[in-house]
Amino acid sequence: MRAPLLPGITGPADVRGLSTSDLVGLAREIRGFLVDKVSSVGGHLGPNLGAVELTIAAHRVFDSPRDVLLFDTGHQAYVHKILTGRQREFAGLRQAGGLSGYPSRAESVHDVIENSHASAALSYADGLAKAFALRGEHHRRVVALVGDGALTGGVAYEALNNLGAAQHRPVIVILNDNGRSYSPTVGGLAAHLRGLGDGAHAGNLFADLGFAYLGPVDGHDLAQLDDALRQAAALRRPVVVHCLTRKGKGYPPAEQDEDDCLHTVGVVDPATGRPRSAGAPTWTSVFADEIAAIGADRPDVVCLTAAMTHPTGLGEFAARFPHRLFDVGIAEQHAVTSAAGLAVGGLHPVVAIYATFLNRAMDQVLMDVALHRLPVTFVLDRAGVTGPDGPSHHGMWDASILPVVPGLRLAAPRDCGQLREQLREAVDVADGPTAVRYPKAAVGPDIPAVRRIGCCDVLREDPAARVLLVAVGPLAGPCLAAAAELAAHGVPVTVVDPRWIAPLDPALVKLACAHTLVVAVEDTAATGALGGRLAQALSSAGSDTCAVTFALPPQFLPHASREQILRAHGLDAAGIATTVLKRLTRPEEASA
Ligand SMILES: Cc1ncc(C[n+]2csc(CCOP(=O)(O)OP(=O)(O)O)c2C)c(N)n1
Ligand SMILES: CC(=O)[C@@H](O)[C@H](O)COP(=O)(O)O
Ligand SMILES: [Mg+2]
Repeated sequence: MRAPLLPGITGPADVRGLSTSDLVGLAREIRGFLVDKVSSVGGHLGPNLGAVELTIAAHRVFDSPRDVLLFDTGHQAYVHKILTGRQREFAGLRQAGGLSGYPSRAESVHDVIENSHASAALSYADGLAKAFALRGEHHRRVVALVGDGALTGGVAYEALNNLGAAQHRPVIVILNDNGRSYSPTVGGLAAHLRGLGDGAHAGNLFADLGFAYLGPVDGHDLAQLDDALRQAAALRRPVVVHCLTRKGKGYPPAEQDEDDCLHTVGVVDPATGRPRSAGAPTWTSVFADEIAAIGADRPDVVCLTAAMTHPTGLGEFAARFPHRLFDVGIAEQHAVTSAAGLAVGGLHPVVAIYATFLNRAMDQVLMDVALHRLPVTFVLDRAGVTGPDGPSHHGMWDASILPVVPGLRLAAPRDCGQLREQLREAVDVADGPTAVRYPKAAVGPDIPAVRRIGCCDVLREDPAARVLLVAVGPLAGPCLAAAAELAAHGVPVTVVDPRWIAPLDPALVKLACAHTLVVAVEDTAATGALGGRLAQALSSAGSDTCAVTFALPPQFLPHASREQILRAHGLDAAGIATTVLKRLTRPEEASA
């Protein structure tokens, strides 16, 4: 029985000295390591199992960090981390203070792209190749590992257009073609790749754009990969190495998972790949149920997804109304403007998308939808602090950006009962865009309203209160708990849920004027949040009420659990109560 090789791998050089048979053994050990570690802490399992040999071969042929290895999206960079000296840190994967789930420049000189938004690696490659050329660093090579899903994103084509024309600037594209994003990759590109994979195509998109094309290569055959990558390196021109891989390779629970090949897992039983505990209902599952019901009531409602049908909760809608669900690939910009087309055509499109990924399509929201006052509804899952996926996944920008879009109405439900209600209100709006945002969190109890004024729900009312807490979205619960704590300390507080957070509801401004201190508590970046807009409205109304935003700092927040991050920024009951007390210079100011 041969001694394990993995413990001896402390850097890429250790991989270069191994024989092919040793490498096969190393690949097997890495797969065992991935299943063991990721099943115990959660993370991206299927994608990394599929990228084992690709990553080993890339580190054998190229000399990182002299040569730059770029991982598009970065969710498949665990093997890269294992080979670059970080095996021991996987116990803390995606946890506070632990290893990031994506490349991280703070972790290693071998890491370059930290952004987990897909389809960007080729543009980085274009820029890096130009920089190396201008700096005379002709010995440095640029290698980009790109998935077939990432290649359905528009910015990738912008990069291909530039890279293919630069025959003197060699960039090596390792195309990791496993035929899937989460679900099977869609569109003409997928068909083209399959044709190339079967050798059935006369045409070749990459060759026509100016690339040398090598492939298809068995992406799990180390000898084939070694040979193809060395050929690619020797060509000294842009080249695509088309590698056919299997997502979840070597781990039957992933290989056989029909949903998404265990793309992302929580804590699971390594023997089966199944969750250790039954998941609690989530906001996504409530949306899934309600949008399917809306689909039955409203034949004009259609849904769009950017390669994330199930993660965004459109699975039931897709099953019931297959001709009204459009998966456009990882192509958010196209999704938004295609939705605009659907609206011009007389339908009411619902674009279900993670909040952070809508950032990519802001111009389309502004100019293709809002300028035309089109009835498109954006459903923003993973809004606010998400947690383990780190800074490029926190949905903390939409509530600061969308309020600047003329005519767009933005809702932030406090609980799932309100999610259902506000979603229906949104799809009933026919004269402009709407958006509904909610977190990656388990469902809590519905919070009853004392009364409704305008669009707002008063959740707790004290006639003596001079302090008004404006509880935005799911922070209503912590705000009510904080109000109870403050009342116990002799500070009466009224709590109101604005429900629709943009544009500002006049009833909220009027209620705020009746208080001396207004604190808006928000799960978003403070810049551009509701509190600031409310302060502006109060000032314009000549009110001397003090309105402040209590939200997240406009910073890139590292990964941790959602609860840990919210607590760290004082956005839990204790933190909110403390903030109010600090703002009250004199407690007697707190009551009339
Ligand atoms: C702009 C953007 N949209 C959506 C996602 C969510 N997402 C993460 S990985 C993934 C699928 C990537 O597919 P592919 O590039 O083929 O890589 P694979 O997982 O198959 O290795 C998606 C849609 C993202 N990271 N970025
Ligand atoms: C890499 C990527 O963008 C997705 O895989 C993301 O990690 C999924 O996030 P959730 O686990 O919140 O669905
Ligand atoms: Mg893929």
